[in-house]
Amino acid sequence: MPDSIVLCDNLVKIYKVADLEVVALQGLDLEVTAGEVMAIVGASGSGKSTLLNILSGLDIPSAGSGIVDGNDLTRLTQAQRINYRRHVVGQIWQQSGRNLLPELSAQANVELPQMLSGVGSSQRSKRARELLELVGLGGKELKKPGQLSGGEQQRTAIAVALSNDPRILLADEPTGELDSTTAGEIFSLFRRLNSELGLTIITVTHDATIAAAVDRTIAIRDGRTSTETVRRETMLENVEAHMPAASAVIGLSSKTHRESILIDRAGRLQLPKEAIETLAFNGRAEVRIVDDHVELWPILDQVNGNGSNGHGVLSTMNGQNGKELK
Ligand SMILES: Nc1ncnc2c1ncn2[C@@H]1O[C@H](COP(=O)(O)OP(=O)(O)OP(=O)(O)O)[C@@H](O)[C@H]1O
Repeated sequence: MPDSIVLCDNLVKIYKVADLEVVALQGLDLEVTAGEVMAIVGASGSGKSTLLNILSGLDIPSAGSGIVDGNDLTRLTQAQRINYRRHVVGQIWQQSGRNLLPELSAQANVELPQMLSGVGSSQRSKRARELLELVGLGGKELKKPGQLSGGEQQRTAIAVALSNDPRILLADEPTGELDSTTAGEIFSLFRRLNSELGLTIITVTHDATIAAAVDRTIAIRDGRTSTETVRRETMLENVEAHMPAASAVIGLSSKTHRESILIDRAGRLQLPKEAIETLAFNGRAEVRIVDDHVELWPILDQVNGNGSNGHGVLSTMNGQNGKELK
């Protein structure tokens, strides 16, 4: 993949609680291209926040490797880690109380990370005003978080996260406490920041419709990457149906309908739930190796005689970018 900004290989995170060991990540692989907007989904406890906290430099991997924008996350010194957290990544959380200091105005909140980085007063004040304008909060600089709506608080948090001009924005359930319209507006802001600033955005979300609005979705299961989905037409239709306003601002296009899944070293792959349901795979599949690709066919009962149906084929292609499911 050209110009990858995040490269995690076999990432492991083990938390020790008293005598117990909790394996939060067990060999996770992830590659993110600079300028991508991607979502991480997965059941509660699957390791999403752990991954984000490692990428943000808050947590240190127990094993494996993690390189972000040339920084080796396993080897940063304390001083390098502080510098990394200030200048390479910006982070926002679901709860605005974790993002903003309630006693400070929006302007002062956005100035704070710059102040800690030693930026002079007039320069940081100018940048804070520009950032608040960029996120749509021009005129609300002096409001304190309690005087702003939930969506406005998250916009302020985004401005705070961008204060020191990071290359990557990491967002952990940024819309979890917002209604769907406001959530759509936050994602349209993500899209705008991505296209205007070239910002790479990695967001954890539970919301399937939101996940469909990004370039790529990675599903984590039991601390490992299980499936990977590139934006598809059906998912876009879903967003358009449920969030028409949001999809209009996000500027969704229906051009990409590619889906790729991961194949582990032993050759095991996990089909998307949708494919299993649509093509009625009942626990078994017929595999046909045809020249440069592999076809998977549902095995029907013997009534049809030939053992396969002609309703659709799911094939793994050996294309330019490696194996793809189409
Ligand atoms: N600081 C910690 N100490 C001990 N165990 C932890 C710690 N942080 C996470 N874990 C455990 O690691 C596993 C993964 O947790 P994580 O918070 O990354 O999952 P998640 O996918 O973000 O879940 P959720 O969607 O509920 O936020 C869980 O079993 C969790 O209990």
